[in-house]
Amino acid sequence: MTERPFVFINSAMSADGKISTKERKQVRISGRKDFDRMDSLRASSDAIMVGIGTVLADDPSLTVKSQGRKLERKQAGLEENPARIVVDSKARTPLDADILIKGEGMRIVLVSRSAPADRIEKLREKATVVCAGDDEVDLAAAMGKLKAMGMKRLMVEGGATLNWGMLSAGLVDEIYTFIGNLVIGGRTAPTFVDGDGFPEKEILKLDLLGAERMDEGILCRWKVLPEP
Ligand SMILES: NC(=O)C1=CN([C@@H]2O[C@H](COP(=O)(O)OP(=O)(O)OC[C@H]3O[C@@H](n4cnc5c(N)ncnc54)[C@H](OP(=O)(O)O)[C@@H]3O)[C@@H](O)[C@H]2O)C=CC1
Ligand SMILES: Nc1nc(O)c(N)c(N[C@@H]2O[C@H](COP(=O)(O)O)[C@@H](O)[C@H]2O)n1
Repeated sequence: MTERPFVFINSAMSADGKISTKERKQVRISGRKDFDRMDSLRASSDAIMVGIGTVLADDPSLTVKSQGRKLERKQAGLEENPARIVVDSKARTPLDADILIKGEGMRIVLVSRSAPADRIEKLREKATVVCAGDDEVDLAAAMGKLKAMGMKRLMVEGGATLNWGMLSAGLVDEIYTFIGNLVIGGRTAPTFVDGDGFPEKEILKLDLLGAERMDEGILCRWKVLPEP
């Protein structure tokens, strides 16, 4: 088996399991404490990864927000922000995306061999481009490459399709789900995990490591159990 980083997903969902609206518009689901917990997880990671769908919908910066945590990273000889990674088969990441321009730290765009050469060339001016897979990013191969680059602890921040890609490939160790006090609704609104879904016999099982009331919702921490 290829070596890979320790991988965890962090996601905020409504009480009905949605992570944004039917228009894929970002919603504030977490409260102050949960955003701070997320920031602490970011600061403790070597890299933070999102799908291109999230970059195009939300334009996140994925930076560490707390000055104290940024300072602690600096004092430990690290850059203020962990490496920020976009899973982007066709190299569609906009050159002015916040992830590429805000804050210090390494940027990595994971592309596939189907990405146009001119787009790769442009992205190379702002990020390290790593290729894995033919039509879409081969996530298992990508994890091996990230490990070889020194990434030991990887935080995945969605969205729904990338969460499916990582979970269905057996590449996730733990999951944090914050469930907020909202009902978003809508059959087209993304849920925590979309994609094709597991056949009944292969449904993924989790072990509940902890649960606590936070803000106006609940935070659960899960361990992903290996397939029987
Ligand atoms: N509440 C929360 O915690 C969060 C909510 N969100 C929400 O999620 C939504 C975005 O989710 P979604 O649209 O599903 O997009 P994603 O961010 O999950 O990105 C999915 C895209 O990644 C690319 N990709 C490349 N290779 C793979 C692979 N092997 N497996 C999976 N994906 C791959 C594909 O695009 P391509 O083929 O072009 O490479 C795919 O369409 C937004 O509405 C955002 O607001 C996002 C993050 C957190
Ligand atoms: N944990 C969490 N709670 C929410 O309520 C959210 N809407 C999100 N969204 C994620 O945060 C990203 C924004 O990051 P920056 O502030 O730009 O650093 C967004 O893209 C989602 O990944 N998360």
